[in-house]
Amino acid sequence: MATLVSGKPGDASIDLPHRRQAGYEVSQFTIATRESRLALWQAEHVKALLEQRGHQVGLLGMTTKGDQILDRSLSKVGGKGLFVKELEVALEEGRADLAVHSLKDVPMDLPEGFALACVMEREDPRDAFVSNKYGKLSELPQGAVVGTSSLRRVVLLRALRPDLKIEPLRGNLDTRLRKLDDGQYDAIVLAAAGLKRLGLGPRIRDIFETSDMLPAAGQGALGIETRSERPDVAAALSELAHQTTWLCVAAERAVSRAMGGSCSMPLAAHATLEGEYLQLRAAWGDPDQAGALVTARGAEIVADLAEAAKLGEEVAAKLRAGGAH
Ligand SMILES: NCc1[nH]cc(CCC(=O)O)c1CC(=O)O
Repeated sequence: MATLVSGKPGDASIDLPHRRQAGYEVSQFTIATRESRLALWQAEHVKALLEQRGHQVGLLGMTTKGDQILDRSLSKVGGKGLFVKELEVALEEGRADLAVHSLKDVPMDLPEGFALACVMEREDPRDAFVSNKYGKLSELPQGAVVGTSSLRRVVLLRALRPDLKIEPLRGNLDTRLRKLDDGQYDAIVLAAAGLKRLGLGPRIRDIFETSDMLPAAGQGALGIETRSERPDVAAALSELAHQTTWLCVAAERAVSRAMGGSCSMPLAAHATLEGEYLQLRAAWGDPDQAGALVTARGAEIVADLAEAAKLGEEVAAKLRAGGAH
């Protein structure tokens, strides 16, 4: 028996009861996912990682309200939480066991009974400049039209280039790129992570330094949500977690939470681990006052998620002291 249970996960010759005895809990999971190309890529990515560990994994694709509402700015119709609600219903009804999200789109506080069970290693957290005519922001002529619907990108772009005409841009990545290709914009700004995941890296003409365009809390990281009463799922997911990313996003999300919790605020928060120190920078811009940016930073040696969140709260307090509201 001992030789059997020490086999590699995924080895079909090992039957499940032996693995359970050895602490090798192998299960069958269903992942609830949106059906955009990016969401499916992310769900397939997690599926493959779980399968490598011997689990059997299926996908449950669904269209969310956020996917259906393409004509209005999301911040006006209820925020990005619209992307996660239907997936949570599937978890609640037991039709799925986990939901994979872009962490940037996950509300700061999950509804009662749900937990963020895993944060995975972050892709490039930066924003990308995409254009068919210009190589970078500084090459854009006076008054050029730039597409984005993110309030954060609007206030940061205004601070860099007050002359630009910023126009709304909604839809999934393919839709946004098509609108650029149709000639509606001189350039658009998108998260580098999404483009790279979909093999669209060649569309990126320039990547903004975080000092110019501070990323959104959680940008580039994947978060996995489960029902809180599913320690079996959490245990299987613990192997996919990336501790440094988790510490960073805990600090970033704490800034957001302390500033009101909505993910459609004109707020940026970005943390990195520099040696022993968790370095956190945040920026807040008044959407009604062109160019008015409040920035704050902090650094601490943190031992756990709670200490990372405390750093986030301190930086949020500095933002507020500087006039952010
Ligand atoms: N709000 C949309 C969204 N949510 C997650 C990503 C992809 C990048 C990521 O994982 O942060 C994007 C696209 C974008 O902002 O350009």
